[in-house]
Amino acid sequence: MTQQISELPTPDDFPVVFNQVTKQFSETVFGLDHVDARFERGRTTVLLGLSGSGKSTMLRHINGLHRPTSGTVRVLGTDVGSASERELRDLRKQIGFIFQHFHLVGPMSVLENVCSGRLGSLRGPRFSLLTYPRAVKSTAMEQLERVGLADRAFQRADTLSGGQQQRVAIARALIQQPKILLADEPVASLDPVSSAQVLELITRIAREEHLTVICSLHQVQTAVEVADHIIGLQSGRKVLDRPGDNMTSEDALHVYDRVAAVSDDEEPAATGTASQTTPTVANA
Ligand SMILES: Nc1ncnc2c1ncn2[C@@H]1O[C@H](COP(=O)(O)OP(=O)(O)OP(=O)(O)O)[C@@H](O)[C@H]1O
Repeated sequence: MTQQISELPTPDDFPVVFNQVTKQFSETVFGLDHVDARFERGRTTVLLGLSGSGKSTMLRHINGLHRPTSGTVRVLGTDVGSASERELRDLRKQIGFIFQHFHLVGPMSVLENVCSGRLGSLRGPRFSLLTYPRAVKSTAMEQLERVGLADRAFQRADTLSGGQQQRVAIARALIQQPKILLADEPVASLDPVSSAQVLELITRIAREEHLTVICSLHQVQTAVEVADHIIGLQSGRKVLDRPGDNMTSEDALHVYDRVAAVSDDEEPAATGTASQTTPTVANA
């Protein structure tokens, strides 16, 4: 083997690779602008940036909801730009997604919500918990144990707290046995204690399962604490790309520098709220 070949990133080492990716939504609106990025297996990468900087656009390229205008996005070896709809469907089966608002079915039991993560691989509709195969229910219980909610399995999902609901959503994503876990502001609706629990859970599972986790956040201090790697975006351009080790929140706040420079007269955001879209240094 030549040295050159062994140095190429393989889908096994780097399941997600962006190469000069531009996403143009209109003549003047760029979601992403010539972005290069690699996401390593078993590690948690946090995307930072102001509202509108391109974090969700980046996540949506990874599960094939967007295709690049130019450049390439390779996910688990699939070129998202040229993949057929069927290839994208197969790809999505290997990608779990966690949302800010959990997206659980409130009146359904916690266990049934977790089982529903397997719907993509089962034939036909499921009308109740009884119609899921026993093996699926037992795997769902294992996942609930893992997120510390086995004792809530038969409770309605909408009777749980926000942090508990997000842990159910994580169990639902894990039952898919994904290789990649995408999380779009997964703690934006949670209090600081629940946020820390949810992020600790996600990063621990990433290491245990060798999952590639890509997570957008607005809380800078939290990002620095949990991330193995941080990518910062500003108006669709990548302005930061470095390991989280030894990184301070001041380092990470440079992601917002240019914006701060044009709004020097304005009061800086002091603390975070559930729905904020500006950066905060939580717990600082
Ligand atoms: N479907 C779309 N059509 C047109 N413009 C879009 C579309 N999706 C995103 N954009 C634009 O692309 C840019 C990046 O948006 P994106 O949603 O990726 O930002 P974000 O960093 O995820 O923001 P937030 O933190 O608020 O979720 C914004 O200017 C946005 O208005």
